[in-house]
Amino acid sequence: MSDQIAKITVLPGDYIGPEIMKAGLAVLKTVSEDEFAYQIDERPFGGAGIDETGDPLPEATLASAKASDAVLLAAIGGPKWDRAIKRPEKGLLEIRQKLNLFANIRPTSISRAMQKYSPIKQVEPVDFVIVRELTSGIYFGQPREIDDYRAIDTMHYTVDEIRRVAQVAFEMAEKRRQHVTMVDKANVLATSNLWRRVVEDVSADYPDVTYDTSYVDAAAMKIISAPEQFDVILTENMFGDILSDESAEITGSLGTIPSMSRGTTGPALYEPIHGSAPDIAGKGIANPLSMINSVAMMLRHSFDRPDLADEIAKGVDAVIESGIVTPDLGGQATTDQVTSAIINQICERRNAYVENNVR
Ligand SMILES: NC(=O)C1=CN([C@@H]2O[C@H](COP(=O)(O)OP(=O)(O)OC[C@H]3O[C@@H](n4cnc5c(N)ncnc54)[C@H](O)[C@@H]3O)[C@@H](O)[C@H]2O)C=CC1
Ligand SMILES: CC(C)CC(=O)C(=O)O
Ligand SMILES: [Mg+2]
Repeated sequence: MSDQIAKITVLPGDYIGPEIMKAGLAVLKTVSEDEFAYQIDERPFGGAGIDETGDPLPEATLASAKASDAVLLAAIGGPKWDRAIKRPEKGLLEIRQKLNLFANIRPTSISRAMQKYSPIKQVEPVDFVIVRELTSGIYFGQPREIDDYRAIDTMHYTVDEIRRVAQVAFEMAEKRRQHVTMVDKANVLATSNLWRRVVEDVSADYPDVTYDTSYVDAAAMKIISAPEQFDVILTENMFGDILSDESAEITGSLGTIPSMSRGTTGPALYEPIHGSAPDIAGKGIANPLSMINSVAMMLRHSFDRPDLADEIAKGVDAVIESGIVTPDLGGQATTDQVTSAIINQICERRNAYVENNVR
C-alpha cells in the first residue's frame, strides 16, 4: 500500500452491478469503522463507461485502477450495449490485460451454512478453487475474423503465459490440500498439449504437491458427481470461465461466489464471478453475497486484514443460516434486507466482543 489510506477503485458497472456494489460498500464501511482507513474512487466502466465517454474502459478509469491498491468491480454488460461497436465485455478483457491480471482465483466451497441450499448430495466436504488463466487464450487470440460465410477465433498460448499461472496454482495448493488437477482437452488441442508439457515441468518444483490431469468434459461431470476430489483446478481461460459457473451452482447459487484476479505486482481486482443479471435488475432481489464476499476477499488478500474478512464471513454465515436469503437461494428477502441483516450481525458480534472484554 502506497500510504496508510488504502486506495480502492470502485467500478459498479451495469444492471445489477450498482445494486450489489452498494451492498458491498455498506459492509466494507461497517467492518472498517475505527479499523481500516480507505478512500474510494468510483469510476464508470462497461456499459456505464460507454454511456459516459463512448468507451467501456475510459482512460481515467484505467488510470484510477492503475494508481489504486485494489479494484472492486461488480458486473458489466447487458442487452442495452449488445450492438455497440465496442461492447462492455471488451472493456473487461482490456482491464484484465492492462493490469496484467493473469491469474483468476475462483473458490468453490460449500460451507455448513450453505449445505441446505446445494442441489447436490454431499457426503464429504466440498472445498476447491479454480485457478483460471485470464489474459490469454481464445478470448484474446489473433486472428479473429468474421465475414458473411465464416468466423475465426484463435486459441493461442505461450510457455511463459502457462508457466506463471501454473506457479500460482501450485503455490496455492502448497497451502491447501497439496493437489493440483490440470483441466484441458489434450486429446484434441495443440494448446492443451503445450499446457501439459509446461505444467508437468512446473510440478517438479513442488514435490509436496500431487498432480493429475482431466479432460474438460470429464471434469465437468466430476464437478457434479465427485467435487470433493478436487483441491486446485488449473485451467485455461475459456474452460475456467465455464467450469466456474458450473462449480458456483453446486454451492446453491451463482450469486454467492467472489473472485480475485491478480498479476505479479500491482493492484488485484475483486469481482463476483457472475454477470450483470439483466433479467433481475431493478427488482431489488439480486443476491449481494458475491459482492460482499468479494469485499472480504479483498481485505484478506490485498490489505492483510483476515480479521475483518473473518468478521464478514461470520456475518454472512449467520444470515444464511437464519434463512434470510434472496430468491435465487429459494428465499424471499431483498438485496437490502440481506445486506442489513449481515451488517446487524457484524455490529452485534462487535458489541458482544466489547462487552465481554470490558467486564
Ligand atoms: N464479470 C462480468 O462483469 C461478467 C459480465 N457478463 C455479462 O453479463 C451480462 C448478462 O449475462 P448472463 O449470461 O445473463 O449471465 P449472468 O451471470 O449475468 O446471469 C446468469 C443467471 O444468474 C442469475 N444471477 C447472476 N448473478 C446473480 C445474483 N447476484 N443474484 C441472483 N441471481 C443472479 C441471473 O439472474 C441469470 O438468471 C452479459 O452481457 C454478459 O456478457 C457475464 C459474465 C461476467
Ligand atoms: C464476460 C466475459 C468476458 C467474462 C466472463 O464471463 C467471466 O469472466 O466470467
Ligand atoms: Mg463467466
